[in-house]
Amino acid sequence: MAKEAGANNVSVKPPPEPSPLRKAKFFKAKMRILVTGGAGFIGSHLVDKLMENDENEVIVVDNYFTGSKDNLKQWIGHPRFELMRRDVTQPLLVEVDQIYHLACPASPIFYKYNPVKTLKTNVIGTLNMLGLAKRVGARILLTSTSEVYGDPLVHPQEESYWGNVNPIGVRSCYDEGKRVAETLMFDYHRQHGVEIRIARIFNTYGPRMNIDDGRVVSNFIAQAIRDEPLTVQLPGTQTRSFCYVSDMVDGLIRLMEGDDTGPINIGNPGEFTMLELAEAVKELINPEVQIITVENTPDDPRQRKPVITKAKESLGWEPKVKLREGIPLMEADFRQRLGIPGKN
Ligand SMILES: NC(=O)c1ccc[n+]([C@@H]2O[C@H](COP(=O)([O-])OP(=O)(O)OC[C@H]3O[C@@H](n4cnc5c(N)ncnc54)[C@H](O)[C@@H]3O)[C@@H](O)[C@H]2O)c1
Ligand SMILES: O=C(O)[C@H]1O[C@H](OP(=O)(O)OP(=O)(O)OC[C@H]2O[C@@H](n3ccc(=O)[nH]c3=O)[C@H](O)[C@@H]2O)[C@H](O)[C@@H](O)[C@@H]1O
Repeated sequence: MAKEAGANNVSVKPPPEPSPLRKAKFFKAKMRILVTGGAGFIGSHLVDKLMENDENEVIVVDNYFTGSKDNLKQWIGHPRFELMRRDVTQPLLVEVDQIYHLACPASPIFYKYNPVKTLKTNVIGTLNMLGLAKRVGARILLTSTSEVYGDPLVHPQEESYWGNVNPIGVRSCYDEGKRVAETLMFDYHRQHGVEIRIARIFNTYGPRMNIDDGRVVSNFIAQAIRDEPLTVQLPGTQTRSFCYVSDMVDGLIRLMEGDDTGPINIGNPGEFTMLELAEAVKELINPEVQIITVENTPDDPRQRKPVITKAKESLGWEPKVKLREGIPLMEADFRQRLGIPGKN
């Protein structure tokens, strides 16, 4: 039956039915799930959660640009798990029911390293994953970002805000790349009836972040443990809202399983200046450590805080872990990986 799709009123065929194998009586795995970028920070925590369910098979696709096999070592060899070294800018043929599309470098240092590649990953990579979703009838979730709001002129940010993004700046490869990825998602939804979900993720932190990732929480925690000065980039009054990774994974799975296409903000509304964050890390990890100010990079957003009413109402989701609870959990992981035990 033809289906009305979205604002353009395009008549489209419904997506194909999932493979008959899914409905077979003695086939145990009910859901085959692709996680692109699954060897990265959020992706590997998501894989852990998905693998807890015996009815899920999980396929990870990653090019290891910022991710690592080490993050998935607990699953390598497991009969319900498969790891593929692939780049999402190349077409992919796999038979899956759901796609969590995370592949994209997330730390500004890494996404600015090869900006053209970052754009290709966001545009061609998302196009390829949407083509796959269309062919096999899979539901696809994109991990978009609060950076689609740019340097926001509206505070806090709700999903209806269109943002304030510099289209030609050094962050644009990521910000505009994700904005195009969101556009592609909605056009495949309206034009081809693909089932889409869009999460706008706000700054997420936790164990397994790269120690040299360059993002602020990982920098401050590694610096405090190594007894090196905490580098607050000027002016230090810029704000961010930090979400612990287990809360993030819970939100992403609820979004995938629910009925709302999004975009939905998923983040913790607790807002801190970078100076406040440095003070908290100093107090919790190393009260003797120095805090210094250093130059900032261009176009750094001055404020960022999510409105999460939609996530609460539509997904029944809100974050549980406060920043002061999450920092010690991350400290323990960083100390173990750095080989620097705590003093007590
Ligand atoms: N962590 C955050 O605060 C945050 C905030 C907003 C949005 N996000 C989004 O969430 C996703 C995951 O972020 P993360 O923090 O885990 O970052 P991450 O860098 O740890 O993970 C990204 C993963 O994608 C892989 N990858 C990159 N380019 C690829 C390509 N072309 N083909 C295949 N794999 C590729 C990397 O190797 C890595 O494993 C990203 O899409 C990011 O934009 C993260
Ligand atoms: O949540 C988001 O939507 C985005 O947030 C981050 O981007 P950003 O907030 O710039 O992340 P950081 O590099 O951690 O910077 C946060 C703030 O800390 C400051 N900072 C960073 C590093 C440092 O050593 N010191 C420091 O003060 C920066 O100037 C910035 O104001 C992520 O890296 C993006 O992938 C993600 O999409």
